Amino acid sequence: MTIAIKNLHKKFGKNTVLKGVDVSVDEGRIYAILGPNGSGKTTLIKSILGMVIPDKGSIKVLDKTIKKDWKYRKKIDYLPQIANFPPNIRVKELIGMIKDLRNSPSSEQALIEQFGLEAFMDKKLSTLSGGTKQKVNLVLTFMFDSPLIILDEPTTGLEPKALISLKKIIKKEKEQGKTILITSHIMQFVEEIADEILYLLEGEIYFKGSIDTLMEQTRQNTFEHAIAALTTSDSHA
Ligand SMILES: Nc1ncnc2c1ncn2[C@@H]1O[C@H](COP(=O)(O)OP(=O)(O)OP(=O)(O)O)[C@@H](O)[C@H]1O
Repeated sequence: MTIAIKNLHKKFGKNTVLKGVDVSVDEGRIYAILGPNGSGKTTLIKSILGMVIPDKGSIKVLDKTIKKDWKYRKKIDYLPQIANFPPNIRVKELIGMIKDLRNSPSSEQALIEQFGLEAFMDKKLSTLSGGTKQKVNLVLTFMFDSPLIILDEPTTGLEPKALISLKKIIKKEKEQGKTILITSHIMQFVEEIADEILYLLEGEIYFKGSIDTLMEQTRQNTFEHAIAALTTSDSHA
């Protein structure tokens, strides 16, 4: 098991976000973490990354309890929802800086070409469009070779060609045995890429299973409607 989460609780002030999340994630599969806005998807991801400290519960990543050992973080490639880098830095400097910080083997050239970023390497980040910044962030995420990849809204701002490249890259990583967690509000993307859905609602995992199972259980014709039905149905799937 790549990730095992037991009875995870997290509150921000009076706002209880996670109320006993129990979930496990197996190696070599693609999981989509879904749920309404504010349901705690990013909070769950950040708890796995050690960026949010839970109030209660346990998290194991690659068979180790993360509380005792921060070194596990090096085994995760993470694409944040909003990346904040210094605006004056140039793309190639940023890539170099992240390589130095991680101090792990990396291969960025093929990714730079795949996303058509060659002409932007000497540009300052502040001059890039939103979509181009996202492509740079994707290069920073995929240039390392970690067993676990976590992508928070990876499709944000991407044009169709880049979206196709992203899907290809994710599928290739899966073929290499990587475990991938993704949050996305784009159901067509999720339907194409995910092996399994983890649906967060009211602080718990309300549904875990394949897209086919979800469609059967909700008796809906499309995946988008099945997801929407989960939020409004009153019986636990
Ligand atoms: N650092 C924080 N301090 C206070 N409240 C927070 C913090 N981080 C998250 N929250 C709150 O926790 C709740 C869950 O937020 P989270 O970002 O995890 O949701 P999400 O499911 O990822 O949402 P979205 O789909 O909108 O991206 C929200 O009500 C949010 O306001």
